[in-house]
Amino acid sequence: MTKKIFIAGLGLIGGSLALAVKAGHPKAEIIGFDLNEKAMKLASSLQIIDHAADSLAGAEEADFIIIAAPVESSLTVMDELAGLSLKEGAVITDVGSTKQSVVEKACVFAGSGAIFIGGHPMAGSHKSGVEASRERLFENAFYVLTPGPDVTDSMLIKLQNLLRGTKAKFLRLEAADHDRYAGLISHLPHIIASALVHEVEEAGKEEPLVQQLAAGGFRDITRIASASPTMWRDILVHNKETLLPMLESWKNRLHGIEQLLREDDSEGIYAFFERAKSSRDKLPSRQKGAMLPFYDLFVDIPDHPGVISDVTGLLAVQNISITNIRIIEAREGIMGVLRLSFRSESDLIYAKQVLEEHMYETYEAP
Ligand SMILES: NC(=O)c1ccc[n+]([C@@H]2O[C@H](COP(=O)([O-])OP(=O)(O)OC[C@H]3O[C@@H](n4cnc5c(N)ncnc54)[C@H](O)[C@@H]3O)[C@@H](O)[C@H]2O)c1
Ligand SMILES: O=C(O)C(=O)C[C@]1(C(=O)O)C=C[C@@H](O)C=C1
Repeated sequence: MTKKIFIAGLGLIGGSLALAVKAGHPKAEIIGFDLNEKAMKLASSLQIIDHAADSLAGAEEADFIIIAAPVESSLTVMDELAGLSLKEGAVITDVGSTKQSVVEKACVFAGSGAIFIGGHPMAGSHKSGVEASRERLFENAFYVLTPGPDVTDSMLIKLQNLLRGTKAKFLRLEAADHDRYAGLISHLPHIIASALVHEVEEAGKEEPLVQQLAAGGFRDITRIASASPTMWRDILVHNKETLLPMLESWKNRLHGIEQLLREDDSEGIYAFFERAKSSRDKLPSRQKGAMLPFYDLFVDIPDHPGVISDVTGLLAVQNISITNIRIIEAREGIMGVLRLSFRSESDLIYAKQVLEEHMYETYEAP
């Protein structure tokens, strides 16, 4: 029998999940709903969903319901769904970046015959909207599930089976643990990246050249600041208790480096960077998601015209897609470095082989 999947919220994550679910279950019928009509029309015309629903009531016929809106709106959607006659045994999940308040809200489904399992696919992008959706967005990423005590193993397996097309790695966590971990490796960095952009913007008012000079390092560390302010407002509001002590600890860390500098403690400054480098270098480099969203390959390129089109052309002939490309260093007369990002490890390995066969020197991220 054809399973019906209802997705509320057709943005980057709702759209990407729709594509991944379809890849894993080509016969599934995907029904989409979004408050924003433009998003719904786009999802239909891009064939990301099979049908658009007029309202959340479309969820009444669904076997699975995926809520993919910003966290605050997801809570509203949960309240509204609880007022409908959902199918007996329907599995409801969300994708919110915080889990505690969502899991607490799940009590609205008590006695409804439907079951709620919190979820968070830990991969994404600074882009938002259905047009940025990608079937393979979650490949190899961690997909956290936070089932409550009423969720049986077979219900959990049912949901994991629905989501198998994501090719993600499922990880079961308590909601509070999830929020602490995500606070540290995702939410705090997001605040810092955005604050850094403010810092440079302020300075740029006096010295406009500053922003124009903003290059590699600044762009790398602040890419995420281009993400949706609505989504991030909700994340901060719903992870406030975790984030406040983290911000305090962060201020102390900045104070620590400030002291080292004041005291001209060059050994201490070296140790500060040495410890960071050694820890950063040990991060799993092939792991997608919270830590490293891309498979990166670095290519040494000589400084002569046409070299970039040669590299991209060699890969295009072999049908290898590049998801991102950046010239990291290119000065007249010296070798440059090209950073190529791929969707998957297999693409990266194949690209490396192709380029090395054509005498390019390549190396992977440490
Ligand atoms: N962007 C990421 O990197 C990422 C990664 C993992 C999880 N998440 C989580 O996924 C959720 C969605 O994020 P996104 O990046 O897809 O955002 P998005 O802005 O691309 O899409 C959100 C969509 O939800 C719709 N929406 C809002 N309120 C709604 C409602 N009441 N009913 C129906 N639709 C509604 C919006 O119109 C929009 O189209 C958020 O909770 C976010 O925390 C995001
Ligand atoms: O890669 C990015 O652009 C992201 O910010 C993705 C990211 C993250 O912090 O890793 C952002 C929030 C989501 O909850 C999950 C993933």
